[in-house]
Amino acid sequence: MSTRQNILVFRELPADQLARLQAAHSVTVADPKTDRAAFDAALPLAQALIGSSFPIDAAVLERAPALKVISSVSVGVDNYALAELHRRGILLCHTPGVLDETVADTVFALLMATSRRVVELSNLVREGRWTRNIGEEFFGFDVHGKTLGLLGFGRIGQAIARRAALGFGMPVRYHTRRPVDLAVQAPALLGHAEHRTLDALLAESDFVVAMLPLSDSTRGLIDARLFSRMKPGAIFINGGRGATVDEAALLAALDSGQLRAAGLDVFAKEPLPGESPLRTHPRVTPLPHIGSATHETRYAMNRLAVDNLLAALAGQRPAAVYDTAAA
Ligand SMILES: NC(=O)C1=CN([C@@H]2O[C@H](COP(=O)(O)OP(=O)(O)OC[C@H]3O[C@@H](n4cnc5c(N)ncnc54)[C@H](O)[C@@H]3O)[C@@H](O)[C@H]2O)C=CC1
Ligand SMILES: O=C(O)C(=O)CO
Repeated sequence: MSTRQNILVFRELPADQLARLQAAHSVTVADPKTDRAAFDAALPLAQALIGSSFPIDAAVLERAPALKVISSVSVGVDNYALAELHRRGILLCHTPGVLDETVADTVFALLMATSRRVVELSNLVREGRWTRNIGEEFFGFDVHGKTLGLLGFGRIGQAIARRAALGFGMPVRYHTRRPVDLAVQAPALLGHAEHRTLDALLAESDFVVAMLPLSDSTRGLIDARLFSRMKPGAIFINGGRGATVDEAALLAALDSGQLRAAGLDVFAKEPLPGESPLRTHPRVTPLPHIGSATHETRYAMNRLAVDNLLAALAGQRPAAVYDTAAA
């Protein structure tokens, strides 16, 4: 690619990272969620896009004939029309790795909050309802020593497994198509994590944690059948993508008592609609998709996304390219 390129920034970037782009290229900032007209106006000349949380679908690509590269400020790539990007030869970069530990912390916060009823009991204090010693009706469920089942044993899944196994003495079970060679890929988990078939994992786990990407193979994967296979009284946590879960089936599993509780950072529709029963269900701890939302990690994601984009525009191989051919 030649020297100054047209970059369309479709989500706010830290000022210093925006300045890095502006120093070398012509930059338009237009968030389609707040100024769709400006975004649409910039698309036809855009050679590069950087941002997140907005679907870059086939219709958007159709209006961006000059586009060569997209740099997503996210590790998940479900907002992008992957096959269409591949067909058009558009490079897709993302931000794996820099958010693993932070997202794993968030998932663990949900594990602790659901099992020890942290939000519910904190509200009891705040609302002046703590009038006597807490009795059995408010007791929780131990985390340490319990079995953790992971659906999604990639970068973030393994960071969750390390916390569980090494910090909380939890046996870890994971489900992947083929067992992972722990000695090579996750040596810290050797002797702590074991592969299981899906049904065996569900039957054995006190906590089932989903840390799956959203794809054709995972959309709606966690359905009524899977909830019915879980250990009665299990806790379900979703830190991956909302649409991997059938939310009606999740509610039914909570209401029947099959599930003790659920901790959810992600939902099929975000922001969670006001009328969703998941918003106020007494045994659901909902979070507003904050897995990676710390100052340090969001900054690292933005910096990596800008690094990726600048490398691509300089004709170099970016650090984190997503393989759209495999999609
Ligand atoms: N809540 C949040 O704020 C965040 C959510 N995420 C979500 O978490 C996802 C995972 O991120 P990483 O761990 O970095 O990805 P990764 O690519 O390292 O791991 C994903 C794992 O899921 C497995 N997988 C894919 N399809 C499967 C299926 N059908 N059955 C069983 N396993 C399957 C893959 O084999 C892989 O091990 C992201 O794609 C994103 O959607 C990521 C970051 C923050
Ligand atoms: O990176 C992602 O995929 C997220 O969901 C937010 O960090």
